[in-house]
Amino acid sequence: MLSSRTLSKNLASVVRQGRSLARRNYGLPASAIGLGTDPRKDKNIQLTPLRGVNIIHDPLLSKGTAFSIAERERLSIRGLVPPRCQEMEKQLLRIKRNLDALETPLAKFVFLSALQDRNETLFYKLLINYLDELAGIIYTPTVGEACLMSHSIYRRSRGMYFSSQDRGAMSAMVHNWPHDEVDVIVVTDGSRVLGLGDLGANGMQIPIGKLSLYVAAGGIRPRSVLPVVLDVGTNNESLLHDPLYLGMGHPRLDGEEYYSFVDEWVTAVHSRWPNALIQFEDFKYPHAYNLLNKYQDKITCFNDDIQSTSAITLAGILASLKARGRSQETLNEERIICVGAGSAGVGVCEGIVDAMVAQGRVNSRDEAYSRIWMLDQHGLLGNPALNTNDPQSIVGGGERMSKLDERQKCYVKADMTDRLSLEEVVEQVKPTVILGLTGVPGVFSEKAIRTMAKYQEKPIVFPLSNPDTRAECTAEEAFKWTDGRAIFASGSPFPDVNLPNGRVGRTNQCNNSYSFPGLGLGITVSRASRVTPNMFLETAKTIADMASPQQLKEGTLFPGVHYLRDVALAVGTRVCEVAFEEGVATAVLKEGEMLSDVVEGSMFVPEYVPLVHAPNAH
Ligand SMILES: NC(=O)C1=CN([C@@H]2O[C@H](COP(=O)(O)OP(=O)(O)OC[C@H]3O[C@@H](n4cnc5c(N)ncnc54)[C@H](OP(=O)(O)O)[C@@H]3O)[C@@H](O)[C@H]2O)C=CC1
Ligand SMILES: CC(=O)C(=O)O
Ligand SMILES: [Mg+2]
Repeated sequence: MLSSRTLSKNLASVVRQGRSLARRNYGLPASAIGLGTDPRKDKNIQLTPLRGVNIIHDPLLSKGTAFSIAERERLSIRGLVPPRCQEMEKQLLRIKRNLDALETPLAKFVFLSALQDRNETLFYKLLINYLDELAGIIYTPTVGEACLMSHSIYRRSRGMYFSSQDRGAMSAMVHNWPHDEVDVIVVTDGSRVLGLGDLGANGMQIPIGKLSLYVAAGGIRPRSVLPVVLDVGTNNESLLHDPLYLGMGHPRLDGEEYYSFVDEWVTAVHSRWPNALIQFEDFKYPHAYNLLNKYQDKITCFNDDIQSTSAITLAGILASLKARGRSQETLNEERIICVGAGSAGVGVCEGIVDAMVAQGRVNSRDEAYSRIWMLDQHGLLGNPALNTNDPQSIVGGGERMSKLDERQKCYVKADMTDRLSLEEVVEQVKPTVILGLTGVPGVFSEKAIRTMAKYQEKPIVFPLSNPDTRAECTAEEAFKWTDGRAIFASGSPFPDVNLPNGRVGRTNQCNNSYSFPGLGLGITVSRASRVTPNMFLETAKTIADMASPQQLKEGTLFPGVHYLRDVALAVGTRVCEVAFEEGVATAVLKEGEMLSDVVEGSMFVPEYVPLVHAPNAH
């Protein structure tokens, strides 16, 4: 049993420890934690059954030009690579120069994918070294463009596809994957890719990008991640008619057919990798919620858009309270407008409600719901019976109400007219916070934001939709319309804004990339059997406390993207603690082992290790 003494709660020290990671070599794989030392997993060497060109062409083993002379001899690759051994620093120099010479983000994306397919160690070294510059290429916003173009830029397969033609075969297919150890699976059905809609099998770039961050920031090992697309067809007409499209050319399965398809897949992966964490990603509403409800108590899984988005958004609001000189305990006094009533909007608001309830300053869950005003594409979720001047609207509103599900109905305001426009709601509610989770650019109108700024000294403006072309407003607009007073966070990165008064309007990226890598790290290291609501709440609280008072004063809410690895270590440690506290951890810690050390020690660090040929290794 883990004693509370061994649980490090000092986040500052966790962050400091994170910085020391760069000095480390490979850590123990997470699966070996507490299970004794496995000689096959000596962190100083890597055994491989491969030799010759098979090593050179294996992205997990290849070192390109960096194989030592002794290794070339041992592995039968003498003469198969240029004669000079070049260490990683030189390789990085060459790669970075080539990358910098490329003009468009998409060209950089293709270049980086090719590097990942050749040499993952070098890819991750580059990614970690230049995380703030490259996250925007392998992740949002450029990954959005890559999804749109995926069938045109396709070079080589990565991950696994399970399609409608694979029904009945999935339990056999999972054994086609070459690795026995899989720690994290990110799966999408491509039905709502960022704010770009249904992109079918093109959505594969999303799990790949998420898992690249799992490795670079969360320290999960590259060989134990698995990106997956469930190709149940697409309703995207232009893809259906595109001869280059690589997915199934039929409309989406739905209803019982859809759910039994997903069930076959879940059963298959769970039977091969029972401990793997499954992250559901970019599933359309209400499938996203239905799948989460179906599986969250059965396997180790969570929905990124619903739950980890909620963690980072709550972190942003809590940090903004501090930035406004208020206690985080006053969350219940906020007035929050959420534009968007889908997976992310409802998920984020549920997280806020959970936090208000946990703080104990509301008398009921209903009181917490009353602090949040939600809009969908028709406007406010209000009371159709109050639309007295417009009988049409009463009927339409009634229809809409009947389509809302139980989760959405919690936010309906009985005392306000249904379908009020955003501008009207802002005028009536005088919100402190406005969240955008619609995937629709321009939804935060100038009038709405200016009205909000009339009543708030520091309006909290979070256009969270991705990619940047789908943001509800730009950073420049937010600062312009609030005379530079906004505290701004967006889903995709926006540059800081130079204000007319000479000050700088600081932008923040409020994206689940701040939460899921650490969640995955903590869940993996603790071998948590379930993902619990508290893990998300604690993730939010951990991140909310990471910015310094000076940063908060300037409007910075989170450490920059460059520090995603430090954030993941702090979150991972806390999530691991929660797993032990709540009794869902199945890993066994050795007596006296510090949890933060175990978490840090498990994190993958991209360095070349000597390769040794061993015919029976796997
Ligand atoms: N920053 C982050 O970390 C994350 C950001 N997101 C972003 O959130 C966005 C939404 O995702 P998700 O919730 O899954 O998508 P959904 O499709 O489930 O929900 C979209 C919601 O937006 C509403 N909407 C559409 N147009 C308008 C409009 N003009 N005015 C008001 N509401 C509108 C829809 O209303 P209706 O139901 O009436 O159609 C629906 O309720 C995406 O762009 C995604 O990139 C998602 C996850 C994480
Ligand atoms: C960030 C993310 O998960 C999304 O936009 O869907
Ligand atoms: Mg997503």
